[in-house]
Amino acid sequence: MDNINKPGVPTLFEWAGGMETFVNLFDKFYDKVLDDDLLEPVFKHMSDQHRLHVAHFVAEVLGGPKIYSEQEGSHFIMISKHLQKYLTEAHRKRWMELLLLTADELSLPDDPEFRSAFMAYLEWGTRIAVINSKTDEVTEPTDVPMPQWGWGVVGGPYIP
Ligand code: HEM
Repeated sequence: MDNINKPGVPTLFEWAGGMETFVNLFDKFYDKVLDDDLLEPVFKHMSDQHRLHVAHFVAEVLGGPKIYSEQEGSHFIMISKHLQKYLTEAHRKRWMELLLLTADELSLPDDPEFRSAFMAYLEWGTRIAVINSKTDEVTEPTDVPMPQWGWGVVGGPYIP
């Protein structure tokens, strides 16, 4: 985390609005997922805690508190949840489309810097999920660290 987040610069988590934003985002997002013909069959067996776990996972990656990795799972467990789900590019694209639609509906920050960093993580994470879904074992060690995402090439928050 420290090698990604610079002192005095808000994390992506903070810039987005903190935990309430992520809990709300994934709550509304999974409502849409369950209403979607393509994604509903993929997610119909998810637990009631699924949306909260994903919110905590993404929040932690973006610089938020370590709730997912310390209380709910680990990166290894997250990867293992995707094994043998045989996700397609069509599933991934719809997942992205619905998540970005929800982000707009909830008025997440839409400045170029935030959205570029947020999109970069989502593109990476969803593509990794699709790759992992086509295998039946996790090749990473059980203590593989959580991914960490910062502002990246754009280098900092939007300053008007
Ligand atoms: C950044 C991208 C993603 C992240 C951070 C993520 C995160 C997670 C996490 C944390 C879990 C475990 C939830 C729990 O503990 O209940 C999970 C499970 C799962 N994810 Fe993802 N995921 C991502 C992308 C995707 C995509 C693109 C799909 C499919 C279109 C997908 C399908 C699933 C499925 C099917 C499960 C298991 C659901 C069940 O328990 O029945 N994920 N994901």
